[in-house]
Amino acid sequence: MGILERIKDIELEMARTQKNKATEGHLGKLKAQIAKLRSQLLEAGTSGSGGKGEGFEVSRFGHARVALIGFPSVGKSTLLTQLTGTDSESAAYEFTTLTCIPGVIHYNDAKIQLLDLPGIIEGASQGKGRGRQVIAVAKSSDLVLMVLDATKPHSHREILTRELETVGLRLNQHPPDISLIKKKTGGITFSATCELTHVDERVVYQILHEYKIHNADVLFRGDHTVDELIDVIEGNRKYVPCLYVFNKIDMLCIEEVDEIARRENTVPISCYMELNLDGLLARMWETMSLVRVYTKKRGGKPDFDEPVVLSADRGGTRVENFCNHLHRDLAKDMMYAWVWGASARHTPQRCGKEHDLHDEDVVQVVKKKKAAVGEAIGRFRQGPKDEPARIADRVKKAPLKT
Ligand SMILES: Nc1nc2c(ncn2[C@@H]2O[C@H](COP(=O)(O)OP(=O)(O)OP(=O)(O)O)[C@@H](O)[C@H]2O)c(=O)[nH]1
Ligand SMILES: [K+]
Ligand SMILES: [Mg+2]
Repeated sequence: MGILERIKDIELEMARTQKNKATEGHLGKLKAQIAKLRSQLLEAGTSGSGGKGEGFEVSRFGHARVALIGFPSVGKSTLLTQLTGTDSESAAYEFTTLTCIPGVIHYNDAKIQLLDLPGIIEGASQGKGRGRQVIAVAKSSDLVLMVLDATKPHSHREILTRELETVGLRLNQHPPDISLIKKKTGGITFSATCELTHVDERVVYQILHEYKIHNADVLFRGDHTVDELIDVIEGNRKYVPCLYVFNKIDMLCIEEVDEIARRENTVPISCYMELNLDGLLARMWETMSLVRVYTKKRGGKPDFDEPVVLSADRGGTRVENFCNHLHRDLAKDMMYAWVWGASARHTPQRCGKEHDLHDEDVVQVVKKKKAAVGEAIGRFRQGPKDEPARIADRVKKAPLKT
């Protein structure tokens, strides 16, 4: 009998068993059996033959991607179902979810892809369970929601953070401001623009030596650590913002919830009682700093239905990035843009490609040809002596001139 069938059998037996004091032990044993079988299944997924990580090849969708990471049975699937309406199986035993299940959150006119994932355990980074695959998905995300069970030891947060760190994922950290320029000759030059309290020149040399780097210019622009230097040398680290979501606060007293709510980057919620789910969405939105830009055609009203969504981390928020979202050639064809909104000094402001857009700005792109025609017509209006034939001629030539 296959593992899945054995799990199904045990589930059936659980369903048949009445829940009371006398059967508690028996039910517990059955749950443990399921959990063990499910971990076996997970192990097989990574080490066994043909373990390609079924379901993990979920393609990107929407304006941003958010991954749910956490120990088993903290309520990741329950949360996905609540926030997206996509049904992801949730149950009282561990490793209910075995693959990556995508859902979509519609928020502030943007579409955010939310990914439910199998629970990860200590040792995940060493390949336990589907840990590596799960962490790979986390690395591809714009935001990690680390879901924690508020009734369990809060040290789980640190254990999980360590697992993610081991494989190069840095949560709520900025890339270190260290510049490392490798050279062919000249030895190592080391300098810093501030006082260093964690490393000294000797340590830096030793680390570089370890990596067989003998010629390089190293500049510390911040008081960084050895680990951060190693991150820069390795070069494959991923820096992702993270919110710590403490679920099941319905099981806590108000003082405990209050204490959790005060911590940095932390959001207490209850899926059962639908507590603070709106607050969570607002924090997610804030943390991702997405910028919605509405398009406007000449003489028309802005299109407030479908914004172009830009992100400072992915692509950038300049007018040029906005153009690239609309059409491949638009940035090239653009003469200037009219911008209404928070980023404009006066409205509308005439801006170039470098202008940085803010959330909820409205942009009208004026193309080179159109601008030339407009100018020609303007000149025609000013100078009544101009003959129509000459205007037509000028319009024809105009695109070449600009
Ligand atoms: N008390 C309480 N229980 C909850 C809450 N949310 C989820 N649960 C319960 O927690 C258990 C686990 O929920 P799941 O959604 O399956 O958890 P998961 O993190 O997806 O678990 P795996 O897929 O096994 O990793 C289920 O019995 C849920 O009913 C909550 O807000 N409060
Ligand atoms: K579960
Ligand atoms: Mg689940």
